[in-house]
Amino acid sequence: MIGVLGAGAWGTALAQVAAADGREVRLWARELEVVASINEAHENHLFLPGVPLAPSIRASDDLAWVAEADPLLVVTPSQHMRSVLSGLDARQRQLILCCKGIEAGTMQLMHEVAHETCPSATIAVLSGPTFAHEVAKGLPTAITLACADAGIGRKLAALIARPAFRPYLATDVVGAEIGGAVKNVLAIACGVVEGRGLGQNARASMISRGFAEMTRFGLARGAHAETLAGLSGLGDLVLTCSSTSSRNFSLGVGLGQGRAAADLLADRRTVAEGAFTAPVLRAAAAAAGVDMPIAQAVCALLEGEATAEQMIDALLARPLRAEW
Ligand SMILES: NC(=O)c1ccc[n+]([C@@H]2O[C@H](COP(=O)([O-])OP(=O)(O)OC[C@H]3O[C@@H](n4cnc5c(N)ncnc54)[C@H](O)[C@@H]3O)[C@@H](O)[C@H]2O)c1
Ligand SMILES: O=P(O)(O)OC[C@H](O)CO
Repeated sequence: MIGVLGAGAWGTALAQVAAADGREVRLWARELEVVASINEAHENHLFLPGVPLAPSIRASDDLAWVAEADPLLVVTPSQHMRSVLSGLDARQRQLILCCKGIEAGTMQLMHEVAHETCPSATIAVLSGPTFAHEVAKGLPTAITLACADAGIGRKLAALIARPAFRPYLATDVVGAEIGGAVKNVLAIACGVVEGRGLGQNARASMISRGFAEMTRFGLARGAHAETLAGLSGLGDLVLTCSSTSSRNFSLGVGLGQGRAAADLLADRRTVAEGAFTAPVLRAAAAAAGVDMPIAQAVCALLEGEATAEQMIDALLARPLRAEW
């Protein structure tokens, strides 16, 4: 039996993947309306409308009941993962972390937060170019499954692999997490390019120079270059920087059109992780002595320290330098 903690779009899509072979899946939802919607209508009206869900997915707001399952896919927003995992009992279990971010305050990656809250758990990370609505419809998707213990990684990959859902193995947990967290911030920058109508050349440049930043930061934190160039890094960067299906890219489009971050973020029920990661990333990059001008510029824009026009002008005015 597989458990899923978090019934947003991605948790629901992953529950659907896990249930594709008729397996029982327990899904923890925070909202009672989501529990009712999934159990009664076999649909998540709030976070993944229009996708019929397998009847073997059963939802509950009872964390302990869902946590009887093993492994547990952890699919909360990054900033709430600690509080949700803190509610688990101390038994030994396998956690597959699926959220993409860095914790504010501690500057910890998700596996570091999970190690603190669930010291006896085995930890893996699942991350890659995966829009939830496509995965839920069964469209072909490849993803990185990273686990420091390659043997456990292989077993988990076999458990969640489906004909159209293909995990690739890695042991570099840090690299898989940094790719997923940093790409969200860079997607906001690409959205700004779109929102200001700056063209495809500018967007491709933003992706390439953003990837250089992701690589510099990742290497400084111990990630492997190959992981950053893989599905969870470059792959997800390209996806998220190219489509209004991305919440982060769409947030950037709004910012590029001159709207204020506070207005764009107010009252939204879905999560644009890049808005929370940007300030932590700026601080973490400074602490690691890594130059991340695009991430810094996104942060300045979100915090109202610069307009979108000033952000782009400042990036274009940087001194000429070697590409690598
Ligand atoms: N949506 C995608 O396509 C996708 C794909 C891959 C990874 N992710 C990642 O998955 C994670 C979850 O995103 P999502 O898209 O499933 O969510 P979502 O935006 O669809 O829904 C928001 C989620 O946040 C939860 N939430 C709100 N306040 C909370 C709190 N105080 N404590 C715990 N949970 C709270 C809600 O219950 C809901 O599950 C994020 O880190 C995201 O980056 C999303
Ligand atoms: O909608 P976004 O920007 O959170 O992106 C969703 C996924 O992370 C894409 O892989």
